[in-house]
Amino acid sequence: MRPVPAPVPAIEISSLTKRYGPTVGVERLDLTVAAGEVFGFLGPNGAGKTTTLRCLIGLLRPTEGQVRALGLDPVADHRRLAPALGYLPGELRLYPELTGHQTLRLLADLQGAPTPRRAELCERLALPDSVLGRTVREYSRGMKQKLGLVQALQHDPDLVVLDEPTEGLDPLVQETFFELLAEARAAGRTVLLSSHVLPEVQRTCGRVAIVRDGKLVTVESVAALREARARRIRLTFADGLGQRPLGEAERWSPRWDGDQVELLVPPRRVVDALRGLLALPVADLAVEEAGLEEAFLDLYRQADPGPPP
Ligand SMILES: Nc1ncnc2c1ncn2[C@@H]1O[C@H](COP(=O)(O)OP(=O)(O)OP(=O)(O)O)[C@@H](O)[C@H]1O
Repeated sequence: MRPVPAPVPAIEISSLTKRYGPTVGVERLDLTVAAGEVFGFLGPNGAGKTTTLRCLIGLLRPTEGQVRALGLDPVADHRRLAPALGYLPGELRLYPELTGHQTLRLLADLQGAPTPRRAELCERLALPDSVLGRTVREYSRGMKQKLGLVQALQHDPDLVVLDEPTEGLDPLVQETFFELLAEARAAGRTVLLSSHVLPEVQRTCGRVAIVRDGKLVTVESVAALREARARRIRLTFADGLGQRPLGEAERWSPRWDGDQVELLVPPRRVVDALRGLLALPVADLAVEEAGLEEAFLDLYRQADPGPPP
């Protein structure tokens, strides 16, 4: 019998610390993900994403703190959790001498659940019998990744944990993957997805957590990040005089290119900025939202203590 996800949060991590000897993987990390969320987990290399995911699925035992997946302890209750959990590791290790079919069957045995979605997923991810009958040794990287996705979803789990899922997938397969995520969301499944690919997170996730140096920097909705992102003001001067002082607007680090200048201004300061700038002989003007990427990079930087004074 499957554990019932509601009303407990699908993921509940409190004060999680994982040390590898002297190395800190994550430190006092708190995170709650409600059932039905598609949640992004972002952070630079070595930030602690994989460590957190491995603690969540019971592959690693926390040094301190508590982790609950679907209300269960991932280590102590592993057998009860396995049928309701799908996991795609970042570095997928498969037995090279097994065929694709054999691999999926073996992993289903470990999941301890029937696999109602296997055939449909293989078809949608373009893994025909001619491929599944071959040994994994002969698979390309993308084929292995597709097999990884099939095994993570084949038993239609309530909680899906994906570590860099689109690595190695071609754009067509990525589209299929995004469709699968949208369907998972519509069906009320919970997805935790770690990624470096910001547009992917923007497209698929409702909320994101950003980690850095083993610590949680922020948890935000993607909509809030979008709203908070800077506006890019682009001005063109037509007098051929090039770079000139911009008065008050100098604070927004103008970047010059001939007679054109760009400034990144916080959303609530745009009107102020324009008031000063339009006193200058401006020939053309554009204001647009800066990319979400810039909003994320800002958050990465906020967490960076920078060089010592
Ligand atoms: N098995 C291990 N033994 C020792 N240190 C480890 C081990 N696994 C991870 N670490 C360390 O823990 C920290 C967090 O690593 P982790 O793999 O969780 O980061 P990540 O955010 O997943 O990084 P990436 O984006 O590069 O995959 C790093 O400093 C890493 O060196």
